[in-house]
Amino acid sequence: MKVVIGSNNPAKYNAIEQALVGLSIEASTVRVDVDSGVSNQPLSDDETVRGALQRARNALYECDEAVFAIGLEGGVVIDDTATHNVMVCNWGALVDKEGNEFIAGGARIPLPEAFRGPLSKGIELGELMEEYCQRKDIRKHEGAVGIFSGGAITRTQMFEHVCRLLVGQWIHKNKQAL
Ligand SMILES: O=P(O)(O)OP(=O)(O)OP(=O)(O)OC[C@H]1O[C@@H](n2cnc3c(O)ncnc32)[C@H](O)[C@@H]1O
Ligand SMILES: [Mg+2]
Repeated sequence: MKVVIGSNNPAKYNAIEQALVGLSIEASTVRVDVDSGVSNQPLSDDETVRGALQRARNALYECDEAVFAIGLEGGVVIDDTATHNVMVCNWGALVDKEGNEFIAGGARIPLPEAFRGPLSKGIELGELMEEYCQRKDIRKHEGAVGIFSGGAITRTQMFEHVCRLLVGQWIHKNKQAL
């Protein structure tokens, strides 16, 4: 079967491909760069979920033969009332050709307090991570999760977990239909 992935970021498509292998789903994947329909840097759980869903819907639209599409989106949550008020958040969505939609959330981890000002002014986390690490393309490799967990959980591993939750829900739904 065919599965379409709504990103060309290796940290995302590797996660999806590894989750499919891990769940023994034989699928060929297609990667498409699609619009998330939200800002480049989502600033709430809700905006991040909407970005993931929109990526999945747009990706499915791009590929007629696909059984389902997966969209993954990274965001930031800034909550001035919370004890730890700057967090990276991660969401995924799976949309199938029958029109079923599933979402799943990933791990979150606090970001440095110093990131709050620039994020609130519209600077993207990807850019702040490059500056923090003095290295390009953190978002395509270990990600903020990987950096601030000392490499214990990479962005790919975190998104793989999200994808297992998405595909698992799709399997559960299809079993019920049998
Ligand atoms: O090519 P796409 O699929 O868009 O991948 P992306 O890395 O830009 O990922 P998102 O659009 O989902 O993330 C929104 C923004 O948050 C940043 N971001 C989110 N999670 C991150 C992480 O773990 N490490 C670094 N940047 C991250 C990312 O660079 C973007 O600026
Ligand atoms: Mg992006």
